[in-house]
Amino acid sequence: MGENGQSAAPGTGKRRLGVMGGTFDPIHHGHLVAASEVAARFHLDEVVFVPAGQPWQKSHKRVSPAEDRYLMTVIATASNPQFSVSRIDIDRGGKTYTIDTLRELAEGNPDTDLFFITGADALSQILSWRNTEELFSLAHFIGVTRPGHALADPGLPSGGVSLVEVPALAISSTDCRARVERGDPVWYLVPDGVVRYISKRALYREDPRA
Ligand SMILES: Nc1ncnc2c1ncn2[C@@H]1O[C@H](COP(=O)(O)OP(=O)(O)OP(=O)(O)O)[C@@H](O)[C@H]1O
Ligand SMILES: O=C(O)c1ccc[n+]([C@@H]2O[C@H](COP(=O)([O-])O)[C@@H](O)[C@H]2O)c1
Repeated sequence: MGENGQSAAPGTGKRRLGVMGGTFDPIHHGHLVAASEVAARFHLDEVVFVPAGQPWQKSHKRVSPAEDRYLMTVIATASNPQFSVSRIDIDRGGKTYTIDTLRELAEGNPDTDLFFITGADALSQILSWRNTEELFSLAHFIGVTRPGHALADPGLPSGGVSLVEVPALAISSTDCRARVERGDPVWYLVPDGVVRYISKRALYREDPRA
């Protein structure tokens, strides 16, 4: 692996699996573009999206049911043969720690290099995550640019992180939820099927009957 974490010769050696963890409440095009760009740049064979079960650092916020977030992630990724979705963080139960995600993925995927994809905001918090020492030994971390956030190595072990510029999409799940609540459109911020799912399930409405 080169100093960027990119392989010198794609198609040789171990399988390369990208891991895109998130709350995905809802999944939006910022997530999808980041995963697609990293997949291309790092010659990944696949990117697995892993919706968090209980995002413990968001416990002060209202988070939609895991099944809704999981189904929106499936809908959003279904058309891309390189993308898949894993239920592991949801089915494990309890608070979600990436150390558990990566241990489980490493165990279930022998002969595979793992690449964990995070936005600049999440990367800046990474030293507050559980068990960081082992975390960085299980995967190569890829921090991607995100409008409004500075992208920097927060102090990972040498060679543990690559910083990558991706097309800038100033989209956040927080803004998508606020838009739905106000009655503003989320078309083209999230995939069409996700717009329809939000409407069908009356997600993000103050009063679901309104
Ligand atoms: N527009 C974006 N561009 C690049 N990366 C992003 C973008 N939006 C989210 N990410 C990254 O995707 C991962 C999952 O994000 P998450 O599901 O928390 O979405 P979010 O938009 O940050 O949600 P919220 O607004 O509710 O905090 C995180 O690593 C985050 O930094
Ligand atoms: O492992 C941890 O302690 C930890 C703390 C906060 C966030 N994470 C993971 O980081 C990813 C993005 O989280 P979030 O909260 O920004 O959606 C998601 O996969 C989370 O499970 C992980």
